Amino acid sequence: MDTSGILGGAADIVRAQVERAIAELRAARPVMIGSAGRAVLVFGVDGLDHGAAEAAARLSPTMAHLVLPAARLRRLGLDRSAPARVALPQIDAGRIECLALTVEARIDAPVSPVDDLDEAALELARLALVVPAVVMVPLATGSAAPGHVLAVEATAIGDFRKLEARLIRIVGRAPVPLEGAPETEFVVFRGGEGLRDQVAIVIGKPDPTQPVPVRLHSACLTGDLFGSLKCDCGDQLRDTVEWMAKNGGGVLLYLDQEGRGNGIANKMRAYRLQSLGWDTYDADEVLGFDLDQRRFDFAAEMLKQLGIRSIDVMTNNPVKIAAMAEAGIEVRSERRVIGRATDENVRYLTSKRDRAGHAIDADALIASLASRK
Ligand SMILES: Nc1nc2c(ncn2[C@@H]2O[C@H](COP(=O)(O)OP(=O)(O)OP(=O)(O)O)[C@@H](O)[C@H]2O)c(=O)[nH]1
Ligand SMILES: [Zn+2]
Repeated sequence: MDTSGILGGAADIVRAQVERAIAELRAARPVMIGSAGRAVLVFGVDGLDHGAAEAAARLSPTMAHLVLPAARLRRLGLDRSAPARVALPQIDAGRIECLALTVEARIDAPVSPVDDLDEAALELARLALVVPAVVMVPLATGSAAPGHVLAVEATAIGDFRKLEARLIRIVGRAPVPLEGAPETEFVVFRGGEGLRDQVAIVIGKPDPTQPVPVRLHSACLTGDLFGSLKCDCGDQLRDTVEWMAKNGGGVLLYLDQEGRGNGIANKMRAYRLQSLGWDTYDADEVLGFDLDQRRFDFAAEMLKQLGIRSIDVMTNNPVKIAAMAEAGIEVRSERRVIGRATDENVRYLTSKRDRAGHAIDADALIASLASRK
Protein backbone atom coordinates (compact mmCIF):
# COMPACT_ATOMS: atom_id res chain seq x y z
CA MET A 1 0.00 0.00 0.00
CA ASP A 2 1.44 3.40 -0.98
CA THR A 3 0.89 5.79 1.92
CA SER A 4 3.32 8.48 0.73
CA GLY A 5 1.75 11.92 0.56
CA ILE A 6 -0.85 11.13 3.20
CA LEU A 7 0.61 13.84 5.49
CA GLY A 8 1.35 16.14 2.55
CA GLY A 9 4.80 17.05 1.21
CA ALA A 10 8.14 17.11 3.01
CA ALA A 11 7.45 20.59 4.47
CA ASP A 12 4.11 19.43 5.92
CA ILE A 13 5.74 16.42 7.55
CA VAL A 14 8.42 18.59 9.16
CA ARG A 15 5.72 20.95 10.48
CA ALA A 16 3.73 18.00 11.85
CA GLN A 17 6.84 16.78 13.70
CA VAL A 18 7.16 20.10 15.52
CA GLU A 19 3.44 20.18 16.40
CA ARG A 20 3.78 16.69 17.86
CA ALA A 21 6.98 17.57 19.70
CA ILE A 22 5.18 20.54 21.32
CA ALA A 23 2.48 18.13 22.58
CA GLU A 24 5.15 15.76 23.95
CA LEU A 25 6.98 18.45 25.91
CA ARG A 26 3.69 19.76 27.34
CA ALA A 27 2.93 16.22 28.53
CA ALA A 28 6.37 16.17 30.27
CA ARG A 29 7.68 13.52 27.88
CA PRO A 30 11.16 13.80 26.35
CA VAL A 31 11.77 14.38 22.64
CA MET A 32 14.84 13.68 20.55
CA ILE A 33 16.22 16.63 18.60
CA GLY A 34 18.65 15.92 15.78
CA SER A 35 20.95 17.94 13.56
CA ALA A 36 23.56 16.70 11.06
CA GLY A 37 23.90 13.25 12.64
CA ARG A 38 24.05 14.57 16.22
CA ALA A 39 21.16 13.84 18.56
CA VAL A 40 20.08 14.75 22.04
CA LEU A 41 17.23 13.75 24.34
CA VAL A 42 15.46 16.83 25.68
CA PHE A 43 13.51 16.99 28.95
CA GLY A 44 11.58 20.09 29.96
CA VAL A 45 12.31 21.23 33.50
CA ASP A 46 8.53 21.54 33.93
CA GLY A 47 7.45 18.11 35.21
CA LEU A 48 10.90 16.57 34.66
CA ASP A 49 10.68 12.78 34.90
CA HIS A 50 13.86 12.00 36.80
CA GLY A 51 13.59 8.23 36.33
CA ALA A 52 13.54 8.64 32.55
CA ALA A 53 16.24 11.32 32.60
CA GLU A 54 18.54 9.19 34.76
CA ALA A 55 17.98 6.16 32.53
CA ALA A 56 18.79 8.33 29.50
CA ALA A 57 21.91 9.71 31.19
CA ARG A 58 23.14 6.15 31.81
CA LEU A 59 22.87 5.49 28.06
CA SER A 60 24.66 8.68 27.19
CA PRO A 61 28.35 8.77 26.32
CA THR A 62 28.69 12.42 27.36
CA MET A 63 27.57 14.43 30.34
CA ALA A 64 24.07 15.93 30.40
CA HIS A 65 23.64 19.69 30.67
CA LEU A 66 21.01 22.26 31.50
CA VAL A 67 20.24 25.06 29.03
CA LEU A 68 19.04 28.34 30.50
CA PRO A 69 17.84 31.46 28.63
CA ALA A 70 19.63 34.79 29.02
CA ALA A 71 16.88 36.23 31.23
CA ARG A 72 17.31 33.43 33.77
CA LEU A 73 21.12 33.73 33.66
CA ARG A 74 20.79 37.41 34.53
CA ARG A 75 18.68 36.48 37.55
CA LEU A 76 21.38 34.00 38.56
CA GLY A 77 23.90 36.85 38.60
CA LEU A 78 25.48 36.63 35.11
CA ASP A 79 25.39 39.57 32.74
CA ARG A 80 24.20 37.70 29.63
CA SER A 81 22.28 38.43 26.45
CA ALA A 82 22.41 34.87 25.06
CA PRO A 83 21.45 31.49 26.54
CA ALA A 84 24.13 29.22 28.02
CA ARG A 85 24.70 25.67 29.29
CA VAL A 86 25.52 24.45 32.77
CA ALA A 87 27.05 20.94 33.05
CA LEU A 88 25.06 18.34 35.00
CA PRO A 89 27.43 15.61 36.25
CA GLN A 90 24.29 14.03 37.79
CA ILE A 91 20.60 14.57 37.10
CA ASP A 92 20.02 16.19 40.48
CA ALA A 93 16.39 17.35 40.75
CA GLY A 94 17.06 19.82 43.54
CA ARG A 95 19.94 21.51 41.73
CA ILE A 96 18.05 21.69 38.42
CA GLU A 97 15.01 23.26 40.06
CA CYS A 98 17.20 25.71 41.93
CA LEU A 99 19.04 26.83 38.78
CA ALA A 100 15.88 27.02 36.66
CA LEU A 101 13.30 28.41 39.06
CA THR A 102 14.37 29.31 42.60
CA VAL A 103 13.93 33.01 43.25
CA GLU A 104 17.17 34.04 44.93
CA ALA A 105 19.42 31.31 43.44
CA ARG A 106 22.92 32.14 42.19
CA ILE A 107 24.90 30.37 39.49
CA ASP A 108 26.96 27.52 41.01
CA ALA A 109 29.23 26.43 38.12
CA PRO A 110 30.86 27.82 34.97
CA VAL A 111 28.59 28.23 31.94
CA SER A 112 29.47 27.52 28.31
CA PRO A 113 28.01 28.59 24.94
CA VAL A 114 25.01 26.80 23.43
CA ASP A 115 24.85 24.99 20.08
CA ASP A 116 22.04 24.70 17.53
CA LEU A 117 20.47 21.74 19.38
CA ASP A 118 20.35 23.73 22.63
CA GLU A 119 18.77 26.72 20.85
CA ALA A 120 16.18 24.47 19.22
CA ALA A 121 15.29 22.83 22.54
CA LEU A 122 14.76 26.21 24.22
CA GLU A 123 12.60 27.37 21.33
CA LEU A 124 10.55 24.18 21.58
CA ALA A 125 9.98 24.84 25.30
CA ARG A 126 8.79 28.37 24.46
CA LEU A 127 6.47 27.06 21.75
CA ALA A 128 5.08 24.52 24.23
CA LEU A 129 4.46 27.31 26.80
CA VAL A 130 6.42 25.46 29.49
CA VAL A 131 9.25 26.94 31.57
CA PRO A 132 12.10 27.84 29.17
CA ALA A 133 14.76 25.58 30.71
CA VAL A 134 15.71 22.17 29.34
CA VAL A 135 17.84 19.21 30.38
CA MET A 136 19.83 17.84 27.43
CA VAL A 137 21.14 14.29 27.35
CA PRO A 138 23.45 13.81 24.34
CA LEU A 139 23.12 10.51 22.45
CA ALA A 140 25.80 8.71 20.46
CA THR A 141 26.26 10.02 16.90
CA GLY A 142 23.79 8.41 14.51
CA SER A 143 21.50 7.12 17.32
CA ALA A 144 17.88 6.34 16.52
CA ALA A 145 15.21 7.66 18.87
CA PRO A 146 14.99 5.31 21.88
CA GLY A 147 11.74 3.49 22.76
CA HIS A 148 8.82 5.46 21.24
CA VAL A 149 10.46 8.85 21.80
CA LEU A 150 9.45 11.36 19.13
CA ALA A 151 12.27 12.69 16.90
CA VAL A 152 12.35 16.16 15.39
CA GLU A 153 14.96 18.15 13.44
CA ALA A 154 16.47 21.29 15.00
CA THR A 155 15.97 23.30 11.80
CA ALA A 156 12.26 22.41 11.72
CA ILE A 157 11.84 23.94 15.19
CA GLY A 158 13.81 27.04 14.15
CA ASP A 159 11.59 27.61 11.10
CA PHE A 160 8.29 26.85 12.82
CA ARG A 161 7.10 30.29 13.96
CA LYS A 162 7.69 31.96 10.60
CA LEU A 163 5.92 29.14 8.80
CA GLU A 164 2.96 29.28 11.19
CA ALA A 165 2.60 33.01 10.61
CA ARG A 166 2.55 32.49 6.85
CA LEU A 167 0.18 29.51 6.85
CA ILE A 168 -2.49 31.00 9.11
CA ARG A 169 -5.91 30.45 7.53
CA ILE A 170 -9.61 31.08 8.09
CA VAL A 171 -11.43 27.99 9.40
CA GLY A 172 -14.85 29.36 10.31
CA ARG A 173 -16.91 32.55 10.43
CA ALA A 174 -20.38 33.58 11.54
CA PRO A 175 -22.38 36.61 12.70
CA VAL A 176 -22.35 36.97 16.51
CA PRO A 177 -24.43 39.98 17.63
CA LEU A 178 -22.83 41.58 20.70
CA GLU A 179 -24.43 43.83 23.27
CA GLY A 180 -23.88 47.36 21.95
CA ALA A 181 -22.47 46.00 18.66
CA PRO A 182 -25.24 43.94 17.07
CA GLU A 183 -23.66 43.86 13.60
CA THR A 184 -20.57 41.78 14.42
CA GLU A 185 -18.91 38.82 12.74
CA PHE A 186 -16.41 36.42 14.34
CA VAL A 187 -13.79 35.10 11.92
CA VAL A 188 -11.69 32.24 13.30
CA PHE A 189 -8.14 31.62 12.08
CA ARG A 190 -5.98 28.56 12.71
CA GLY A 191 -2.19 28.94 13.06
CA GLY A 192 -0.13 31.94 14.06
CA GLU A 193 0.97 31.77 17.67
CA GLY A 194 -0.03 29.90 20.83
CA LEU A 195 -1.85 26.59 21.00
CA ARG A 196 -5.40 27.60 20.16
CA ASP A 197 -7.12 29.66 17.47
CA GLN A 198 -7.04 33.38 16.71
CA VAL A 199 -10.26 35.34 16.25
CA ALA A 200 -10.93 38.51 14.24
CA ILE A 201 -14.01 40.28 15.56
CA VAL A 202 -15.32 42.43 12.72
CA ILE A 203 -17.60 45.13 14.06
CA GLY A 204 -19.97 46.82 11.62
CA LYS A 205 -18.90 47.09 8.00
CA PRO A 206 -15.49 48.82 8.04
CA ASP A 207 -14.52 50.32 4.69
CA PRO A 208 -11.25 48.66 3.54
CA THR A 209 -10.52 51.55 1.15
CA GLN A 210 -10.04 53.76 4.23
CA PRO A 211 -7.73 53.16 7.25
CA VAL A 212 -9.66 50.63 9.35
CA PRO A 213 -9.67 51.02 13.15
CA VAL A 214 -7.87 47.90 14.41
CA ARG A 215 -6.97 46.68 17.89
CA LEU A 216 -4.54 43.79 18.38
CA HIS A 217 -5.63 42.36 21.71
CA SER A 218 -3.61 39.62 23.42
CA ALA A 219 -5.75 37.18 25.38
CA CYS A 220 -5.99 37.80 29.11
CA LEU A 221 -8.28 35.26 30.75
CA THR A 222 -8.14 36.98 34.13
CA GLY A 223 -8.83 40.49 32.84
CA ASP A 224 -10.99 39.92 29.75
CA LEU A 225 -13.31 37.33 31.24
CA PHE A 226 -13.19 37.76 35.00
CA GLY A 227 -12.54 41.50 35.40
CA SER A 228 -9.25 41.07 37.27
CA LEU A 229 -8.13 44.26 38.98
CA LYS A 230 -4.46 43.49 38.23
CA CYS A 231 -4.56 44.80 34.63
CA ASP A 232 -6.75 46.94 32.35
CA CYS A 233 -7.34 44.34 29.59
CA GLY A 234 -11.06 43.85 30.20
CA ASP A 235 -11.74 47.58 29.95
CA GLN A 236 -9.59 47.87 26.83
CA LEU A 237 -11.49 45.01 25.20
CA ARG A 238 -14.99 46.27 25.94
CA ASP A 239 -14.20 49.97 25.39
CA THR A 240 -12.73 49.17 21.98
CA VAL A 241 -15.76 47.16 20.86
CA GLU A 242 -18.06 49.95 22.05
CA TRP A 243 -15.96 52.63 20.33
CA MET A 244 -15.86 50.73 17.05
CA ALA A 245 -19.63 50.11 17.09
CA LYS A 246 -20.25 53.85 17.57
CA ASN A 247 -17.64 55.04 15.05
CA GLY A 248 -18.28 53.23 11.80
CA GLY A 249 -16.84 49.82 12.70
CA GLY A 250 -13.45 48.22 13.01
CA VAL A 251 -11.65 44.96 13.67
CA LEU A 252 -10.46 43.57 16.99
CA LEU A 253 -7.93 40.76 16.65
CA TYR A 254 -8.21 38.49 19.68
CA LEU A 255 -4.82 36.80 19.77
CA ASP A 256 -3.84 33.58 21.56
CA GLN A 257 -1.02 35.26 23.47
CA GLU A 258 -2.04 34.80 27.10
CA GLY A 259 0.52 36.19 29.53
CA ARG A 260 2.43 38.19 26.87
CA GLY A 261 2.82 34.94 24.96
CA ASN A 262 4.10 32.91 27.96
CA GLY A 263 0.86 30.97 28.52
CA ILE A 264 -1.57 30.96 31.43
CA ALA A 265 0.50 28.62 33.64
CA ASN A 266 3.59 30.81 33.44
CA LYS A 267 1.46 33.92 33.92
CA MET A 268 0.13 32.45 37.18
CA ARG A 269 3.68 31.60 38.29
CA ALA A 270 4.58 35.22 37.57
CA TYR A 271 1.48 36.48 39.42
CA ARG A 272 2.53 34.43 42.42
CA LEU A 273 5.89 36.19 42.40
CA GLN A 274 4.09 39.52 41.99
CA SER A 275 2.05 38.74 45.10
CA LEU A 276 5.40 38.56 46.91
CA GLY A 277 6.34 42.03 45.65
CA TRP A 278 7.95 41.48 42.25
CA ASP A 279 7.27 43.81 39.34
CA THR A 280 5.57 42.34 36.21
CA TYR A 281 8.79 42.23 34.12
CA ASP A 282 11.11 41.09 36.94
CA ALA A 283 8.71 38.25 37.79
CA ASP A 284 8.86 37.06 34.18
CA GLU A 285 12.66 37.30 34.22
CA VAL A 286 12.83 35.00 37.27
CA LEU A 287 11.02 32.41 35.13
CA GLY A 288 13.42 32.93 32.20
CA PHE A 289 11.30 35.23 30.03
CA ASP A 290 12.47 38.43 28.37
CA LEU A 291 10.34 41.58 28.42
CA ASP A 292 7.84 40.34 25.82
CA GLN A 293 7.71 37.07 23.83
CA ARG A 294 4.97 38.10 21.41
CA ARG A 295 5.27 38.39 17.65
CA PHE A 296 2.63 40.12 15.56
CA ASP A 297 3.54 39.05 12.00
CA PHE A 298 0.65 36.54 11.94
CA ALA A 299 -1.75 39.28 13.05
CA ALA A 300 -0.71 41.34 10.02
CA GLU A 301 -1.40 38.29 7.86
CA MET A 302 -4.90 38.02 9.39
CA LEU A 303 -5.58 41.62 8.37
CA LYS A 304 -4.36 40.98 4.83
CA GLN A 305 -6.66 37.97 4.53
CA LEU A 306 -9.53 40.23 5.60
CA GLY A 307 -8.57 42.64 2.81
CA ILE A 308 -7.17 45.29 5.17
CA ARG A 309 -3.91 47.04 4.25
CA SER A 310 -4.20 50.38 6.04
CA ILE A 311 -5.14 50.83 9.70
CA ASP A 312 -5.85 53.28 12.50
CA VAL A 313 -4.23 51.24 15.27
CA MET A 314 -5.70 51.24 18.79
CA THR A 315 -2.87 50.55 21.23
CA ASN A 316 -0.33 52.11 23.61
CA ASN A 317 2.33 49.56 22.70
CA PRO A 318 5.03 50.79 20.27
CA VAL A 319 6.08 47.21 19.45
CA LYS A 320 2.66 46.41 18.02
CA ILE A 321 2.80 49.53 15.82
CA ALA A 322 6.31 48.78 14.54
CA ALA A 323 5.38 45.14 13.86
CA MET A 324 2.43 46.17 11.68
CA ALA A 325 4.54 48.56 9.64
CA GLU A 326 7.29 45.94 9.27
CA ALA A 327 4.78 43.35 8.04
CA GLY A 328 3.53 45.66 5.31
CA ILE A 329 0.40 47.10 6.97
CA GLU A 330 0.20 50.89 6.65
CA VAL A 331 -0.34 52.51 10.05
CA ARG A 332 -2.09 55.78 9.17
CA SER A 333 -2.84 56.87 12.74
CA GLU A 334 -2.71 55.73 16.35
CA ARG A 335 -5.31 55.85 19.08
CA ARG A 336 -4.58 55.19 22.75
CA VAL A 337 -6.67 52.68 24.71
CA ILE A 338 -6.46 52.92 28.45
CA GLY A 339 -8.69 51.18 30.94
CA ARG A 340 -9.48 52.23 34.48
CA ALA A 341 -6.61 52.53 36.92
CA THR A 342 -7.04 50.54 40.12
CA ASP A 343 -4.89 50.29 43.24
CA GLU A 344 -3.94 46.83 42.00
CA ASN A 345 -3.01 47.71 38.39
CA VAL A 346 -1.30 51.09 38.74
CA ARG A 347 2.14 49.54 39.26
CA TYR A 348 1.62 47.26 36.24
CA LEU A 349 0.64 50.20 34.04
CA THR A 350 3.54 52.38 35.17
CA SER A 351 5.97 49.47 34.63
CA LYS A 352 4.71 49.10 31.07
CA ARG A 353 5.28 52.81 30.54
CA ASP A 354 8.70 53.00 32.22
CA ARG A 355 10.23 49.69 31.16
CA ALA A 356 8.59 48.83 27.83
CA GLY A 357 7.96 52.35 26.49
CA HIS A 358 4.14 52.12 26.37
CA ALA A 359 2.47 55.46 25.65
CA ILE A 360 0.55 55.65 28.90
CA ASP A 361 -0.27 59.09 30.25
CA ALA A 362 0.73 59.10 33.94
CA ASP A 363 -1.39 62.14 34.82
CA ALA A 364 -4.48 60.60 33.23
CA LEU A 365 -3.80 57.42 35.17
CA ILE A 366 -3.51 59.16 38.49
CA ALA A 367 -6.56 61.33 37.77
CA SER A 368 -8.57 58.26 36.84
CA LEU A 369 -7.50 56.52 40.05
CA ALA A 370 -8.37 59.59 42.15
CA SER A 371 -11.78 59.94 40.46
CA ARG A 372 -12.70 56.41 41.54
CA LYS A 373 -11.97 56.99 45.22
N1 LIG B 1 3.56 37.67 31.73
C1 LIG B 1 2.61 38.51 32.14
N2 LIG B 1 1.61 38.79 31.30
C2 LIG B 1 0.67 39.64 31.72
C3 LIG B 1 0.67 40.25 32.97
N3 LIG B 1 -0.43 41.03 33.09
C4 LIG B 1 -1.07 40.93 31.91
N4 LIG B 1 -0.43 40.11 31.08
C5 LIG B 1 -0.69 39.77 29.68
O1 LIG B 1 -0.28 40.89 28.93
C6 LIG B 1 -1.01 40.93 27.71
C7 LIG B 1 -1.58 42.32 27.53
O2 LIG B 1 -2.10 42.38 26.23
P1 LIG B 1 -2.51 43.68 25.46
O3 LIG B 1 -3.35 44.56 26.33
O4 LIG B 1 -3.06 43.25 24.12
O5 LIG B 1 -1.13 44.35 25.12
P2 LIG B 1 -0.25 45.50 25.63
O6 LIG B 1 1.15 45.10 25.31
O7 LIG B 1 -0.56 45.86 27.04
O8 LIG B 1 -0.60 46.73 24.66
P3 LIG B 1 -1.92 47.65 24.50
O9 LIG B 1 -2.36 47.43 23.10
O10 LIG B 1 -1.47 49.02 24.74
O11 LIG B 1 -2.94 47.18 25.50
C8 LIG B 1 -2.05 39.83 27.81
O12 LIG B 1 -1.57 38.70 27.10
C9 LIG B 1 -2.11 39.52 29.29
O13 LIG B 1 -2.49 38.18 29.56
C10 LIG B 1 1.75 39.94 33.84
O14 LIG B 1 1.87 40.45 34.94
N5 LIG B 1 2.69 39.07 33.39
ZN1 LIG C 1 -4.86 41.53 31.53
